[in-house]
Amino acid sequence: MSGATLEAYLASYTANGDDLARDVAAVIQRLAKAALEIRKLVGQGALGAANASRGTSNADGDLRKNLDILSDDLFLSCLQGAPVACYASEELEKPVLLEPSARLAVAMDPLDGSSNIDANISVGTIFSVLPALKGPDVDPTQSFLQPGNRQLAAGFFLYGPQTALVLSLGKGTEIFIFSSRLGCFVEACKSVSIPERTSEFAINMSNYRHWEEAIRLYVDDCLAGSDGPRERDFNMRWIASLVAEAFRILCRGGIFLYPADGRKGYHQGRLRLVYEANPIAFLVENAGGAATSCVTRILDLIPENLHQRVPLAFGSRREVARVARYHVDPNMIGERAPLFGKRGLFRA
Ligand SMILES: O=P(O)(O)OC[C@H]1O[C@](O)(COP(=O)(O)O)[C@@H](O)[C@@H]1O
Ligand SMILES: [Mg+2]
Ligand SMILES: [Mg+2]
Repeated sequence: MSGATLEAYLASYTANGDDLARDVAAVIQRLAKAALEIRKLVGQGALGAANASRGTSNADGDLRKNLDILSDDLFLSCLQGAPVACYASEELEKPVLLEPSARLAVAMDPLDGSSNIDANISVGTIFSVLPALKGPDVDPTQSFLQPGNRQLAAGFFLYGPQTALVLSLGKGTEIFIFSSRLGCFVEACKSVSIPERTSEFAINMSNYRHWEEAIRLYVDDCLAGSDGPRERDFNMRWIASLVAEAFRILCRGGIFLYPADGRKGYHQGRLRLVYEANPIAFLVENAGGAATSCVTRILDLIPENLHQRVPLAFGSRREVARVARYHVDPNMIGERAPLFGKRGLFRA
C-alpha cells in the first residue's frame, strides 16, 4: 500500500484555501477518528456486550442494538465543536442543532447492517455532507430535504476484515484502508471505476413473490442465464449489508437492488433516501456507475421527509439502465416472450 494518507489527501483538497472545503475536510477527519472507536467496539463482538438488542425501535421501526445507539452517540459527540450546523441520524426522529452559524449539515446511518453483527458480517457507517440552509424561518430539517445532487461529500466506513473508508468529495471516489502499522487511513484505490457491464446481481430473492412484474422479469432473465435473452450466465450475491454490497460493487462491478414490494411498510422499498441511498448514489456516480429508484436518478429526488424510504438500484451503468427499461419500455415486457432466445435483442 503506497497511497497518500487520508490526512495528506484532505490537505491537498483544501490547498486552494476554500473555507467550505476546509470545513468538509475537518468533518471527515472527525468522522474517521470516531469510526476507529466503532471499529474497536464491533471487533469485540459478543465479548463487548455492545451488540445486544435494546428492545427499542428507531424512527423507522427497526429493532435497535446497543451498538446502533453507541455509534449514534459517538458520531454526534465527535461533531460537537465541528463546523456543523445540524446532525441527522437514522436513530433520531429529528435533527439535532449544533452550531447555528456553521456551513454544513451531516446526515448519517451510524451503523448500517446492524442486524448482521451477531453473525460477524461486515457492517458500516454511512454519511452525507450537505450545505446547511440558512435564514430566520429555516428549520434544521430543511437542510436534509435537499436533493442528493447538492451533497458536498459522502462516504462510508466499512468494519470488515479490513476497515475501509470510501469517500467522494465530488470528483471521483477513493478507497482508503486503515493501516494498523501506520495508525491511519491510507489510499488503496485512487479514482475507483465501476465497470459498465456486469454479470453479477444482488437482491433479496426471498421477496420475489412481493415484487412488481418489472423486477420479477429482470431477475427471471438473469436467472435464465445463457439459455435466456441475456445469453450469458449471472452470479448472485446477498450479504444483507448495504455497505458490504456497495464496497464489492465499487471494487468489481455488479448491480444491487432493493426494490419496492407489496409487503406492509415496503411500498417504497427498505432503504432511506437521505442517509443511505443519497450518499451511496454520490459515491457510485462519482465512480462512473449509476443509481436510481429503479426508474429515476436518486440524486435528483427531492426528499419529502428525513426518514423517507426509496426503492434503490445501483452499480454498473448499463445494468441499472436496463432495470429502468423493464419499468418504462413495454417492449421489454410485452414482446419479451416471442423475442426470448438467441437473437440477442436484449443484450445489455
Ligand atoms: O434483511 P433485508 O430485508 O434483506 O435488508 C437488508 C438491508 O437492510 C439494511 O441492513 C438496512 O440498514 P440498517 O441496518 O441501518 O437498518 C441494509 O444494510 C441491507 O441492505
Ligand atoms: Mg442502514
Ligand atoms: Mg443503521
